[in-house]
Amino acid sequence: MKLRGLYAVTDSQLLAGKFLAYVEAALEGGVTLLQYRDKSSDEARRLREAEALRNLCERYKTQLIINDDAELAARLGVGVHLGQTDGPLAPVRALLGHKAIVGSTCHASLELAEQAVNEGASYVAFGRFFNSSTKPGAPSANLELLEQARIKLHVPICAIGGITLENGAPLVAHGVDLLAVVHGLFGADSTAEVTRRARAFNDLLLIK
Ligand SMILES: Cc1ncc(COP(=O)(O)OP(=O)(O)O)c(N)n1
Ligand SMILES: Cc1ncsc1CCOP(=O)(O)O
Ligand SMILES: [Mg+2]
Repeated sequence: MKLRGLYAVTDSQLLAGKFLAYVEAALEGGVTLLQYRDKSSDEARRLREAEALRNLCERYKTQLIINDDAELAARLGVGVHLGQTDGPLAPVRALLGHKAIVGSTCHASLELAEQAVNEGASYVAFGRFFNSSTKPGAPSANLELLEQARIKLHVPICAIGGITLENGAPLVAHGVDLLAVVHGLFGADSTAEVTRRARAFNDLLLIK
């Protein structure tokens, strides 16, 4: 199955008090991948929230990805996203099996992306493309990189970092398959607005 569409990424601070309601609103609008991104070390809460997300994702036929934590992903039987400091990819691919989705952060580097593909990545993520209040210090990437990546790589390409409905179209035009979004999706005043934004992101990607 070709991965293409909106990649919703959760944020524990932004979604405090409205976590499941806002996630479900996004799923209602159409989400291809949902990433549980929680940087805390509260293992019990992380397990509880990840299980709740897995149940929601099953209902909406969305694939759940756990950020950083391959063991939690293995425990739940879902995918994982690993950054450059989150440990090597190959053993995680072996742990989760060949069908699992394993994503890799490649910042603005084609070399890192080629290495990730060789180690078994299902998709590669570049960014940040714009200013991000969620991760302001993330290294920046540009549109030219995407053109080279499209030629060289044969896995889905994900873009992340400050993506909104207003600035996402050029990324899609330059070959991005997955738009990974926190604020541009969940930084909304109501569940209805989250659903509207999810649908509009799918329109950008020409997904019905
Ligand atoms: C889809 C996607 N792309 C990039 C990242 C960033 O991963 P990482 O560099 O490990 O940073 P943290 O998110 O762990 O702070 C991501 N999570 N998802
Ligand atoms: C996790 C991550 N990695 C690079 S930018 C970023 C944050 C994305 O969040 P936002 O869509 O709010 O900029
Ligand atoms: Mg990480």
